Amino acid sequence: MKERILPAFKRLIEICGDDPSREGMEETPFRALKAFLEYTKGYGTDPADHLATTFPAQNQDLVLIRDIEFFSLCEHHLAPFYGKCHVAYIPKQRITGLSKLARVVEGYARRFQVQERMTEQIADAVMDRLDAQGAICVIEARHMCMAMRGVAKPDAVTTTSAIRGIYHDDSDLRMETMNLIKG
Ligand SMILES: Nc1nc2c(ncn2[C@@H]2O[C@H](COP(=O)(O)OP(=O)(O)OP(=O)(O)O)[C@@H](O)[C@H]2O)c(=O)[nH]1
Ligand SMILES: [Zn+2]
Repeated sequence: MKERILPAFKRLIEICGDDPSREGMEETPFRALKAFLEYTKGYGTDPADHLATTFPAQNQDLVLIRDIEFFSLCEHHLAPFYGKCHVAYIPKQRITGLSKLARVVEGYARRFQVQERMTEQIADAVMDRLDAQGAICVIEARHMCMAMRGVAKPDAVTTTSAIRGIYHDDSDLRMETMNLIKG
């Protein structure tokens, strides 16, 4: 793979107008490859598997973890989008370790993504793997493809939400959770 990819990065540098063999850039194709593999290290695993570790739920009250920071790459431009993810669920019989929710976010973020799909994947993983009564995922993100290029709107923030289970029917619970997410 390395033999095939490194010339591609060299060619990219040339196309952009620089010399990949000049001092300072000789190792850049290799570094860039390593960096891309790190940005996308969510491939090759099922992020939902982090939710295999569970504990008995003592009650069926809300669990919310806010402000899980993430970095992802948009699948259209391979440009970063980044922000905060909030994950809430109402358990049925099992809860999971809090860090596992952040690991799920990390696993879905470190791929080529669209924000909407990432939001849905996280809500579905929590809902299905924990057999939760309800789950909400909200993501607030800035897209560099909208900031550094194209329409050039660096302050634009995109919010997406995915709502599952009892949150569809119980508007009070949904409102309470959304208010807590807003802080
Ligand atoms: N819905 C959605 N769109 C995204 C996301 N990330 C990037 N995009 C958009 O993907 C679209 C791709 O549109 P195209 O017209 O094919 O590409 P483009 O010519 O580079 O578009 P511009 O960004 O408008 O210059 C753009 O409107 C991006 O803003 C995302 O996570 N969700
Ligand atoms: Zn993009």
